This record gives sequence, structure tokens and C-alpha cells, in this order.
Amino acid sequence: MINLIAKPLTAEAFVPFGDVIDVRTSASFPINAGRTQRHHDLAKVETLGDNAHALINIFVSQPVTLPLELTFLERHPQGSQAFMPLHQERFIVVVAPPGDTIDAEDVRAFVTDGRQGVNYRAGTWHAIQSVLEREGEFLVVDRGGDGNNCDEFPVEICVTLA
Ligand SMILES: NC(=O)N[C@@H](O)C(=O)O
Ligand code: NI
Repeated sequence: MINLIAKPLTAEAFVPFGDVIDVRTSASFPINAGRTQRHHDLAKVETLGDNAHALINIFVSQPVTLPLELTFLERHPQGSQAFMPLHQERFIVVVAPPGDTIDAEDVRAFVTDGRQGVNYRAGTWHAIQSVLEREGEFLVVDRGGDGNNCDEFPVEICVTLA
């Protein structure tokens, strides 16, 4: 069993796994006659393989209970996957770097602060959506197309908050 205490998510710590989406730390520029600030190109959307295309989805998730007990991590080899909370929901992020196997030493657990979203790069191992405290609604951008785009790796992980 891998026991982890989730740390506050930071863009720096998440670099091996993908992007953190956060208007508070991203550059922007004015559009629409100055009425709108465009926070532009915040995460790398990857859609690989045959007939690949981007999907825009909304996930409505029931909250997880803590400690969070995981029996596997998953990856999407043919595309990225982004989760952006629509109502400042906090969620748990458990990740491991891309690769054919998962080394326990490389697994990381984070907790978001409600204003952050994440974009898992293609192949990043991650826990399925794990919202805290209340039902959550997330805008999810990921990959559609031919072929398998979801692999699971059995690993037992227990995540708590500090
Ligand atoms: N299966 C699915 O669409 N969602 C998962 O990939 C997830 O990361 O929650
Ligand atoms: Ni996923």
C-alpha cells in the first residue's frame, strides 16, 4: 500500500504530469474592446491517433470520502485530459509520470484549492475524478477517436489530507 498525504497543488510540482490551469497565475490580454481578459492557451491539448478530435464534456461527480483508497491509476495514451471545476470545487489529484509501469516512488498526491484545474498530458497516470465535499461539475476536455485510450495499472494507494 502506498500511503500519501495530499500536498497543495502547484504548477511547478505538476510539470512532470501536465499543466495547472489558474487565471490567478496565467498571463492574459484584453479583447472585446477591453471588456474581456483572454487567458490564452493555458494547457496543451493533445489528440493523437486515427480520427482523433477534441471532446468538450461536463462531468458531474459525487464526492469521495477520505481517506481515499485507490486500487488503480489510469492513463490516456492517445490524448490529454483537462478538468476545470465550474463552481470552485476542490479535488484530489493522484499522478505518476508517463511510462509502461508505475514506480511507487514516483506517485504524487495533490489537493486543489477550488480555483485550479489540471490538464493531464497524454500518458500521465492518474486517479479518476475525485471531487471533495460536495457534488462537483467539471468542464472536461479530452480526446475522442479510434482505438483504446484508457489503460489501467493496478496499484493500492491511500490518500489523506494533512
Ligand atoms: N473515464 C473518464 O472519462 N474519466 C476518467 O478518465 C477520469 O480521469 O476521470
Ligand atoms: Ni482520465
